[in-house]
Amino acid sequence: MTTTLITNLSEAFTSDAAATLVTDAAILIDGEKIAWIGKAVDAPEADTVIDAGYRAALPGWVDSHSHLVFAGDRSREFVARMAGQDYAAGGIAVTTAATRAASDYDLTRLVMGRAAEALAGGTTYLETKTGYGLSVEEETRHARIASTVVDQVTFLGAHLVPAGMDAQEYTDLVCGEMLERVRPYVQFADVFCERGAFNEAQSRQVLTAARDAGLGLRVHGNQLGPGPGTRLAVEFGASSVDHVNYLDEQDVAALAGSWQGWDPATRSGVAGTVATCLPACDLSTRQPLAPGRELIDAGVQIALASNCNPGTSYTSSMSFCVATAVLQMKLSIEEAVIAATYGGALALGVQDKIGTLVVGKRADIQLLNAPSVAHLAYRPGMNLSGPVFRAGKLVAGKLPG
Ligand SMILES: N=CN[C@@H](CCC(=O)O)C(=O)O
Ligand SMILES: [Zn+2]
Repeated sequence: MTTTLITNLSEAFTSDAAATLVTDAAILIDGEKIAWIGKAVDAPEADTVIDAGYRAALPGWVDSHSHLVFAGDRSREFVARMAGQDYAAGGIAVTTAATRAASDYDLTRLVMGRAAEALAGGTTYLETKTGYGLSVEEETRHARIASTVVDQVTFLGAHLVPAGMDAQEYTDLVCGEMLERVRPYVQFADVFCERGAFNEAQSRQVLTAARDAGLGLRVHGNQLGPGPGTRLAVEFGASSVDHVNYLDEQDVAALAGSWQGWDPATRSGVAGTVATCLPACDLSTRQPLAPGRELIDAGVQIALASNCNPGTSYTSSMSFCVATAVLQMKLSIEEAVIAATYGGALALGVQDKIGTLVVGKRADIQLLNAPSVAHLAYRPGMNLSGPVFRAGKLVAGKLPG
């Protein structure tokens, strides 16, 4: 196996449980994995040495919530929203029509282009959802295409009831033939449990069918108003509930309760339901920001994700989400980076493999064109993305020098 030493790092933020920051650091990569991390002066010899030019290093972003399988444009809807119109789930139908019309080739290229943008921004592990097909053939096609590009695919047939179909008839289809056909391509299932989308009974039906099919579960919950989504997610032992903008005390207590068997100091025990906050979406829909600070203080593990999609959040910039979480949601820079790396990995169930700069983990490492991770929030909106390594290989950006 060849070894590579990345040295002359101003700092390496590990995202481990102690939020360890190694200054004047170096990282040794052996094949696909991190073999050593510590002070540069103590670094072991390596086959290849990369001088990082006093840049900061951190784990690649783990984006645990996106909707990249789409065609068409909804900028007019966005403009109308900025002029005062409310966001409504019905906009999904506009994207569904455009996406159904796209060929496999075009759709694959669109998804690949978006994944490449995310990678260039430091995202080294990416989940995406179906949900703009809304028929057996289209959902299956979108799941298949997504599975050729991203790391994990979530089935979101329960995104919107298509026009002309009865809600119960469609829910039965999602839970029956559609689930069976997408099953080979997906790891998780999700339901948009919200007014204008799927009600509690229908959401229960979807979660039950998906669980019986052996899929991991997630819920889009409490995005547009109070509702049962978060409590349902906890009840079903879902890996995450995403959005969480409108939580009451009982919702927060339910989420906190789900983490009672978890030891945050050792990051071991029984994982609960991760609350995934989507700050770019909250800004783009002018919803109140998810209460990330309160959730952390209540003992809930949170993730930050982009929710990149054409309706509510057309950005895959995890750096933007981190900056917003720090500047607006009152997270510390360390909490925000952990939520966007380890937190995402936890939501996707891959925290043993990725999300931290720890010996034995996959060498998914991003360098910033800045001397500290604090610059992510200190210089909001600036493109600080430097070289990106995935499984030990340079996959985006240029090496310094
Ligand atoms: N909330 C549901 N689904 C997406 C938006 C979908 C759309 O409007 O196209 C979201 O996560 O925000
Ligand atoms: Zn979403």
